[in-house]
Amino acid sequence: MSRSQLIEQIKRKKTFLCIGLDPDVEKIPAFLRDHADPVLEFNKRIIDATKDLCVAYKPNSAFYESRGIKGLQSLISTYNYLPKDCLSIIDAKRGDIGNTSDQYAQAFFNEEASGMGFDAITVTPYMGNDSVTPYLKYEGKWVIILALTSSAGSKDFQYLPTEGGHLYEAVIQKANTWASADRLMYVVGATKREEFTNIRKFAPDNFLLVPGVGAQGGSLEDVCKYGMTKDCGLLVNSSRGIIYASNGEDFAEAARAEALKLQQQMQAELEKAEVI
Ligand SMILES: O=c1ccn([C@@H]2O[C@H](COP(=O)(O)O)[C@@H](O)[C@H]2O)c(=O)[nH]1
Repeated sequence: MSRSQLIEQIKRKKTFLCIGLDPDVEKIPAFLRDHADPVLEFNKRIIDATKDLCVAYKPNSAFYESRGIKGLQSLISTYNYLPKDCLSIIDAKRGDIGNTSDQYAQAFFNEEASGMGFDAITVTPYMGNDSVTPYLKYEGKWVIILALTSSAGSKDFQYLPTEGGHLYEAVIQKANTWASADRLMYVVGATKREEFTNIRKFAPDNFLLVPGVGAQGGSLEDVCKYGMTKDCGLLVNSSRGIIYASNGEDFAEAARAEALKLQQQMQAELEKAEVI
């Protein structure tokens, strides 16, 4: 999905919600456990209940890889079930030397080879240019670079002082030389609200993937106040706050209700900023 198509979907659906598909088998409702693939069944019902309220889905690969071959099958089947009008993001946070990154890129972008052709992947910038460019060889695919994460541990490295700033700012400045805002997004945690104005100085046009609202306590209002652009420029993710809204038979309706609350707040923010 291109940048203009993404913006079109945001305006059409009046939302910039990304739903995180992080299915922990210990937490999914017990009544689904008789299905051949309970995780897939869980994801399908969440997707069916929310697809008009979001513009992106983000399976986190850890929740699938942890289950070995069965998890990989759930991930491929979930990928195949994702609606075509939503951006598909694999949250894999990969980063390695060039020839290894080539293999990761093939795993998540080359549908013919692996069964998965996600639109976007999260990548760690720590190993630099040659670890990121293999993903950019895939025309039309997005690379989402970890810039300032929502985690408390972001202080350990991301705020280290550099000449004239902090490491996370240097990451954005350097990565901007690798690709344009049509191909590059940055992860910025919703818990870092005081940094959004500053980040917009370095990344005025890039979409920001923003995890950390809901379960991690970040404020959607603040993210919009300091981070929204004329094209919206935000994909705000919620995972546990939506998918585990209930663990009963009504889990999909409860997920829809939580997603609807966020969509309505997002619509108000889009109107306030005159994006729509
Ligand atoms: O800085 C980051 C980067 C990625 N994540 C991921 O986003 C979701 C958040 O889940 P919630 O349940 O809404 O807290 C999850 O997949 C994380 O691995 C992040 O939280 N922070």
